[in-house]
Amino acid sequence: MNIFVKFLMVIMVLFSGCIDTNDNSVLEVNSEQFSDVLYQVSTINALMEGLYDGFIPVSDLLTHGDFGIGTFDKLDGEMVVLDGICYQIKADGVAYTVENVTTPFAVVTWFENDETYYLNDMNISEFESYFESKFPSKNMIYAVKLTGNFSKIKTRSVSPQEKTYEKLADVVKNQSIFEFENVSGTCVGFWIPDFMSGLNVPLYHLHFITDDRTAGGHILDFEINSVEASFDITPEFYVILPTSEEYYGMEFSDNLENDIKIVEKQ
Ligand SMILES: CC(=O)[C@@H](C)O
Repeated sequence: MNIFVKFLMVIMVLFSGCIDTNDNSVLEVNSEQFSDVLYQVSTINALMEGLYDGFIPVSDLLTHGDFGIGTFDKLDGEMVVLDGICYQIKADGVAYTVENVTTPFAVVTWFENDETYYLNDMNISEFESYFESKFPSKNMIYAVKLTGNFSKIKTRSVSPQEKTYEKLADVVKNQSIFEFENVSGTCVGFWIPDFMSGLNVPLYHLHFITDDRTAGGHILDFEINSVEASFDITPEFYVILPTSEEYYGMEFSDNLENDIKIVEKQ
């Protein structure tokens, strides 16, 4: 083997030795930093207008996250996804585990604690402003989880609707209300920046399920006794829009932002 070839081989060995092709620390940091995707089915404005026909199976939804909220085909109850299990809290107030149903609107992610706070003796308004003050930015999406004991929680659920569907602001006028006292469980949901209004519910949108996974609903009010509150910074957003004729032809109303406030807190 001539001297030149040997020289090239030595150079190649030396050069390859200083690049650790297994060094994927940069990729790890990037993938770790941006592994959080908010996966969303449809939009809140479409739901507000009465687009209640499910089109994504819950079994598919659960491949995109282990944590989240939503509703079900025909608006049949409130959804909580926690630890990879989907619960349907129906208008009878009972939580059922489900997979072989579809959803018209849902929001899930793989929940990873970024920051955790231990909170005592707070009402919902005090919690909302305190927790917002801990967010690194108001321009970001956060998954929000509260686990612990609540002196009071007020939730709602809704009954399955028949066509011609009423708008959500009208449906909730007949919602079922559930009042819990001294209850332990988990609040599951999100904090969405204002500029995403229309796509999703701006600011907080939280659902609840009891520790024994038998009851819960869409949170209207609560008083914290003692909880562990965590948020997950979620910088990526993926939405799958309906392809139905109803959605294609939908003309969205102008006053939906006000209606969303009514629906979320009524
Ligand atoms: C998706 C929701 O939270 C409504 C149905 O309460």
